[in-house]
Amino acid sequence: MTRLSVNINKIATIRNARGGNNPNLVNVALDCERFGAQGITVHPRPDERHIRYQDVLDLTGVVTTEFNIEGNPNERFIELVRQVRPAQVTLVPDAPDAITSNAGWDTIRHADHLRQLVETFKQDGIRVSIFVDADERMVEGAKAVGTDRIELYTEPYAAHYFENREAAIAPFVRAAQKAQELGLGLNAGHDLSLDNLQYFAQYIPGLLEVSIGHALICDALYFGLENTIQMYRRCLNQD
Ligand SMILES: CC(=O)[C@@H](O)[C@H](O)COP(=O)(O)O
Ligand SMILES: NCC(=O)COP(=O)(O)O
Repeated sequence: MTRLSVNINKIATIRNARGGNNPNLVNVALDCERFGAQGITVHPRPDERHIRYQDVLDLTGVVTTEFNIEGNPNERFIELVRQVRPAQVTLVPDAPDAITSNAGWDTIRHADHLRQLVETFKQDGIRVSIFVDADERMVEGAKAVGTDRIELYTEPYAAHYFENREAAIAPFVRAAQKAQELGLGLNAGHDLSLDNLQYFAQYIPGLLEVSIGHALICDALYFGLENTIQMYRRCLNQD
């Protein structure tokens, strides 16, 4: 069964807009879990535009489902993750000024760096996931550096879903099959939504977790957070 990890970055965006503490991020994370989220994902970016490093510390020991911290592994990020020791860390190659994540790692070019990071986090007992494009060579490169899982960057799937969903999902099926062949755990995320999630979950083999934030929080403006989380859960459990 594919688990739903709710990314609460955009809750922090709303909170930061007024400089106060409304909505209270910790309370929303706990409510998301109560409403059916099977994980909480945060992505503290260097400019702290939404999730602040302090938020990550505040959520530690409070989140009772899987805590997944995503980000570019600069020194500050590494130190935070080693201090918090979440269930999972997802390594993302974002430039500091990127408006959002826009590519996976080149796991061949950055093999030495990634191998060192994987070793460090696994020594701390943290599961490691590496954010990659749906490219079998990058999946093989991720395996070579010793990661536990990969997370497929699904923006290209979402962008082409309405145009031709069979064609859009094809590279992701191949990448998922490669991950299975190599014994890698499989996560996915970015721009997954109520429109495209069910089809993705239906055809991607071995999908362990999806992390979803932007579309889910937008949907919650219309359907309510509890109802929305249930709607996303239903997209995942169609068997
Ligand atoms: C790695 C990934 O796809 C998500 O963490 C996404 O980058 C969300 O980041 P923003 O909420 O800053 O767009
Ligand atoms: N790893 C993907 C994630 O956490 C959320 O991405 P999005 O749903 O906000 O695009």
